[in-house]
Amino acid sequence: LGECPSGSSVCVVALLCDTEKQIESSQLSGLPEYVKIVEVGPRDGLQNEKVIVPTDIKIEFINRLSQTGLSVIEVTSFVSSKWVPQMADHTEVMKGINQYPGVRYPVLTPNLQGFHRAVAAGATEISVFGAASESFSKKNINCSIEESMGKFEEVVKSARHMNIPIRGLFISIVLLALGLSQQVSKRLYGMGCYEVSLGDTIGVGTPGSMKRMLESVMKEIPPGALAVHCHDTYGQALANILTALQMGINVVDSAVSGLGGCPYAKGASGNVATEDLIYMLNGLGLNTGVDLYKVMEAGDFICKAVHKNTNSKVAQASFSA
Ligand SMILES: CC(C)(COP(=O)([O-])OP(=O)([O-])OC[C@H]1O[C@@H](n2cnc3c(N)ncnc32)[C@H](O)[C@@H]1OP(=O)([O-])[O-])[C@@H](O)C(=O)NCCC(=O)NCCSC(=O)C[C@@](C)(O)CC(=O)[O-]
Repeated sequence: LGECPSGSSVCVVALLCDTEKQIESSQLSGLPEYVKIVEVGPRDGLQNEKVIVPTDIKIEFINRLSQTGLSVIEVTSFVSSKWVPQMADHTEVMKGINQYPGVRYPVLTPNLQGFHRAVAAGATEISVFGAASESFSKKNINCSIEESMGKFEEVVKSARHMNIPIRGLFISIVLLALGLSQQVSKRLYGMGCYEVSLGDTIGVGTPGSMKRMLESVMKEIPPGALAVHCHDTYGQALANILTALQMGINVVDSAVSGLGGCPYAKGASGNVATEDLIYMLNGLGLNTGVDLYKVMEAGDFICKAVHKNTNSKVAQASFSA
């Protein structure tokens, strides 16, 4: 609780953060100079919205994001429309966006059917997504972990044959199942995913559990091939990301306005907001190449379109200043 009645401190804080970035970064050790942000708002962000977002709004949203300096934008998922109706327009979205030079547009493909549809729609990068819990795997993609690995192997084989890069998304329900997390991530990396994004899907992790999971996974996968994907259910996402950065990871997934959640993970709230992530990274003097204000504008656009308030603290503070 608590609020400054004058409200004027917001811009001052923003300015201080900018000018003192070098000082702050020198106070924390082990941080990378550059952090790549993978924007997952159009896919992870919108898949959980109750009202179906019109296709033209999605396309406009992605086109706006493409002009912010982001280099990777997860566009949609080629999954069953019966399971995730919000992504039923995957082909129209993929075909409708402007693909800007220097920006990559991965899409989720759980099986060969999804992969072939994605390629036909013009996708040039794909992601497979594996879970570290048998019950969640069944709920999410209707098969066991072992069966899912078989399907991913088929997808990866076809993708590699066509020189299509594959990202592996790892869905964790708690950051505590260390053995399974290590095994599933290792298999995704081993089958040819160039990067494995480690998800704290329901956002229960803390810097302590994040550190333990990363120590375990890094026994099998180098930090340069890992990313983190933190939901903010318990308000720990930025702290968890900072922990990961200090352990040598420099790729972070986030969603503009803190949109998101997995339809099959009960209680999961939104992702860490891209605006809040950029604000922290700017304050640390780390380069992202992304324009915070343009991202806030894209966030404002999609929040108005889906009639909801932003979850980004930075956008809330900036727009109310
Ligand atoms: C995987 C399936 C398709 C299996 O679903 P299934 O029912 O087991 O599939 P099936 O092979 O038995 O086929 C049944 C029907 O689905 C169709 N079908 C089969 N495959 C496809 C496809 N690729 N695209 C479109 N349609 C498909 C197929 O054609 C058939 O159609 P019908 O004959 O009944 O008309 C289903 O379970 C599904 O779509 N699940 C949705 C999973 C999903 O999108 N989850 C959310 C993303 S994961 C996430 O958000 C977490 C993450 C990654 O962000 C990490 C984090 O947050 O931490």
